[in-house]
Amino acid sequence: MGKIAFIGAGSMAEAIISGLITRGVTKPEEIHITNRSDEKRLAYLQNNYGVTVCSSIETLLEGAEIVVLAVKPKDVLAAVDAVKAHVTEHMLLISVAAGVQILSLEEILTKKIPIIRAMPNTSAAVGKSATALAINQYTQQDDLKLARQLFETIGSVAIVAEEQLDAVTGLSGSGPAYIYYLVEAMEKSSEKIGLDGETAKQLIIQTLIGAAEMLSNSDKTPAVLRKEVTSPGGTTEAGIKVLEAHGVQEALISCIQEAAEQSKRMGLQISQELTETLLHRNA
Ligand SMILES: NC(=O)C1=CN([C@@H]2O[C@H](COP(=O)(O)OP(=O)(O)OC[C@H]3O[C@@H](n4cnc5c(N)ncnc54)[C@H](O)[C@@H]3O)[C@@H](O)[C@H]2O)C=CC1
Ligand SMILES: O=C(O)[C@@H]1CCC=N1
Repeated sequence: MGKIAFIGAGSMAEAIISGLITRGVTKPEEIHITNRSDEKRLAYLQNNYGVTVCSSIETLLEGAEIVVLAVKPKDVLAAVDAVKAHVTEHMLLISVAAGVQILSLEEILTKKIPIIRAMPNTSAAVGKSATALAINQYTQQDDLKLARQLFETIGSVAIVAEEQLDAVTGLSGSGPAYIYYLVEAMEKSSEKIGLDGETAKQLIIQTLIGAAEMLSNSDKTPAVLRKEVTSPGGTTEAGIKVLEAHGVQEALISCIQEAAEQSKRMGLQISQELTETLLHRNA
């Protein structure tokens, strides 16, 4: 893989970089990166991963095959505005910004270039991201192949219609956080039931890995797998009754729906802000 330029150097950029370098897909120095102003953060990434830190947009983008936009949605307009003069049709722009529509990116860029919206998750750092990709009208098969290759080195890839990306964001983009939330609860409970932290941590992690592998390797549904753990009149049944009394499954469904809605709201807000900014510029 050729030169990859990252605009934004936060959690998601680091997770992707870490995954790419661990898997040896690209030489660390081929990864070029910049952020808004945090030099300490850039120095940390340079020291830990050997990536090339760029202080000028020209150096960042010159000869880049892929440009990854990894800034917060609210910063997309400023970030793309700052680089657009140096973006060419030979580059593939991949945006991981939640909610930000391809149309918004096209309107800021005013160039007919391939754009792929990606929704990975932070498990990219260990090569286990669940990523969904949506393409724009200028994306060729080779561009999609390149993006697929990039994200397959850090996990699995699904190709979806752009409209589905809000749902993907609520489900798997934010998904790791729901699992970590569950683990926080398991850790808190282990104190209450008298297990030491280290032992509990080991048991919890192995339980999660085992359950994930069962889901992945078995033909059984989650409901059947759950039933197999639940002996009549036993411990699991007693525990699940408490979850049901608290409406935990409904709460999780609402949580994912709300996250997907938030992705939609963020996208709409950015597209409205963009329309206003462009109207002002052209006035
Ligand atoms: N953190 C996550 O789990 C996931 C995040 N995303 C998306 O990835 C994007 C980045 O998220 P995080 O890495 O969590 O955010 P973050 O806040 O950790 O990092 C954002 C980075 O962008 C930089 N930045 C801001 N304005 C800039 C500009 N004008 N030019 C250059 N750099 C600029 C900041 O300095 C910072 O390095 C967001 O749009 C988010 O929706 C997508 C999937 C998962
Ligand atoms: O919380 C967020 O907005 C980002 C998008 C998906 C995961 N983190």
